[in-house]
Amino acid sequence: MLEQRIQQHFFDSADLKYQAAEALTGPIARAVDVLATAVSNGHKILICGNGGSAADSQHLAAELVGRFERERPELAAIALTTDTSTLTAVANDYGFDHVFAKQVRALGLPGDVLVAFSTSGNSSSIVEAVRAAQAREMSVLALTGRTGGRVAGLLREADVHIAVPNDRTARIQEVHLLTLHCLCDGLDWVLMGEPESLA
Ligand SMILES: O=C(CO)[C@@H](O)[C@H](O)[C@H](O)[C@H](O)COP(=O)(O)O
Ligand SMILES: [Zn+2]
Repeated sequence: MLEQRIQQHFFDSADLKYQAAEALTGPIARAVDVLATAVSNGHKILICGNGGSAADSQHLAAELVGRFERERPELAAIALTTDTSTLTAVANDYGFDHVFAKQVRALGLPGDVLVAFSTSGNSSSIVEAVRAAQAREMSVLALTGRTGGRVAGLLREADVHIAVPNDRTARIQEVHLLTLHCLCDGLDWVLMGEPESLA
């Protein structure tokens, strides 16, 4: 029955969020620390992902450049998913695997952060972006699912892996959305302190 399927989505999503709270609190707190250190030292945040994760990349950039829930100074964040001229030129001339990596090499500087969303961890465009960021001496925050796939194998000590413990792309993306809001809230808290209404 359709109604049952719909309810099951809500229950499965809610169950996973409870499980993920346990597994992801530590890595998300580390990711906030990496982001706060970078922006406090004048560095910027580059963000990439494919499909639904491209939307997540833009969502995060919007809340860092604009605002999340509180007023604060603008933070330097760029989604690498939005410039169709660059994306089509690079995909056409070099292949889709390079669409983010070339932008990372063009814009990334040591101390900047790459936030990479990939539910499988196996998308070549994301793997190449992570390699490019590491070659630029940037930190990498990888938001994946499952085991983290090929991306997990590339991460170093200073990088952060937020791996949602589930196999289903949609469920993983739902936790990625919650995670990006935790990152925004955590950054606001670290940079600005307790909100007045809660102080
Ligand atoms: O949003 C969805 C599925 O919910 C799709 O658009 C999905 O993002 C695309 O299939 C992506 O290409 C998947 O890539 P990845 O997460 O494995 O890196
Ligand atoms: Zn989707």
